[in-house]
Amino acid sequence: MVPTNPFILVLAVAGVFFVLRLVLSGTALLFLLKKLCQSIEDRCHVYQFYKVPEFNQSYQENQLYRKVSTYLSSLASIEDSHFANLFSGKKSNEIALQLDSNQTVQDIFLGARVSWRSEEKREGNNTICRTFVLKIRKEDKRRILRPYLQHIHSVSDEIEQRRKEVKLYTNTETEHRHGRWSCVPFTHPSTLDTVAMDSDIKNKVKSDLESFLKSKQYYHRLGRVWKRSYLLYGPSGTGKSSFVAAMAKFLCYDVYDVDLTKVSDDSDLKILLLQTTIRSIIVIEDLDRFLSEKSTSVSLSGVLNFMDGIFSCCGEERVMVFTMTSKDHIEPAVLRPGRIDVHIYFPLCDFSAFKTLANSYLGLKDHKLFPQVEEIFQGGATLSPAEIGEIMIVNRSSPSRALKSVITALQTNGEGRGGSMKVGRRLSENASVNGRPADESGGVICRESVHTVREFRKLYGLLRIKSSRKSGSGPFDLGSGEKEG
Ligand SMILES: Nc1ncnc2c1ncn2[C@@H]1O[C@H](COP(=O)(O)OP(=O)(O)OP(=O)(O)O)[C@@H](O)[C@H]1O
Ligand SMILES: [Mg+2]
Repeated sequence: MVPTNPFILVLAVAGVFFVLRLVLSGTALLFLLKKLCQSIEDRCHVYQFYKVPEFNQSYQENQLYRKVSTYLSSLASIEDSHFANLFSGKKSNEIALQLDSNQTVQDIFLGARVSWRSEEKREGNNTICRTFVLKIRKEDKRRILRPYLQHIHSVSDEIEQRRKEVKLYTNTETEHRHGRWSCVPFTHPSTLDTVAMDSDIKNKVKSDLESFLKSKQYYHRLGRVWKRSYLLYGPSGTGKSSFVAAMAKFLCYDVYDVDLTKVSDDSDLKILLLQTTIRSIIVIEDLDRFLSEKSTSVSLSGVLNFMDGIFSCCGEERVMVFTMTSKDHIEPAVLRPGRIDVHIYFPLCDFSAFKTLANSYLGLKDHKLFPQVEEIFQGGATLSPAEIGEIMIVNRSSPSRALKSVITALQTNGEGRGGSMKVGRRLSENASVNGRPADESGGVICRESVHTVREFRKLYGLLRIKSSRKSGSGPFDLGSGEKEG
């Protein structure tokens, strides 16, 4: 009930303001109290100061300054400083916070409180010299200084690695400014989330990649080169190339897509590999197809040397990925542990992969036709995710029509299949060409609407191969229990 008497109304409003003021001043009061306690505590300790100037005497950039700046920008406490500058990062939604001059930011490391202050000084020749000053208690210095600086190094390296733009390198016959590699920004849209695959397998691969990233000391202690190799195998159109792209995104590693048909001989392959950089994924797609051809420019031993010996001379922190449609006719020597550490099988679609695709392509989590689709899958019919994806893309305006087309395709298709012709594309075919991203489907480009798999096959000339059940084998074999197509 609002009082009608104006006098009481004014009194009530004044009362509300007074209480508000009290609460706010209480917050301000609390803040001032906290600052006071901190400054009293500071007076009870002896401090040491370390300066990190932006440039050294010969005006070269001090790397540590950049790392400290990256590290401080990542601290949550930087948001508490009175003044911080906001910068937009490389990526559109990225905002970076940077300390303003003469501002301080607190940090805690191994239980010790340290603070950084940013200072700016105008030099004689009018250049501004920026410096970070680290304030650390004398009693903590011996215990934390070195590990703290190492911590700053590793955190800022991780941030910079995540920020960097992933590039795709493809090998050419002629020399380029990157030697025999030409590169484009890597804009393949796949991520680990967009590739429909068994979630346990995906999580196992994710944790395998994460532990690889953190295991430099471990590999060195074993006297092993810090590298990891993966074999992605399965029928055409099951997501192998998409998964390689997703791995590169996850690791923020550049991708070197080796086209063996453009390699003149074994030593040429070695030169190519020597020109790759650390923190990269080196991919050889369709290795089975290459090894099955008798007359190849690169010998089997050249490939084997590439798979293991080469790393000792071209550095480490690399991931090797090979893709194959099937590993049935591959020499065991090629697949032995140490050459291939992890085998990942990419099966044709089952009902759960179908639901993942229906969700990503059609935004469907459930539908009245799902039980019918599940029944058909249980009857043994299947298609590759590429084919199902294509049918869904061309019918995306009507989810029911899309599902009916998938059902028709599965019924028409009947027993299992394995595409003989490539449905998918090489990574480099998916990348942006002259900066223009390839079509978002990445696989096959379909302009006309395709309603049944028969038209689809006619359109792409896909031949049907009966899927044969093969159990996978390998040291760390993911998903090999599946029907191999
Ligand atoms: N498991 C999957 N999840 C999501 N999309 C997929 C999957 N498999 C294939 N696709 C889609 O099908 C297209 C072709 O996939 P991709 O090129 O990765 O197949 P591939 O296994 O490399 O085929 P190929 O063996 O013929 O090279 C891609 O555009 C991708 O979007
Ligand atoms: Mg492929």
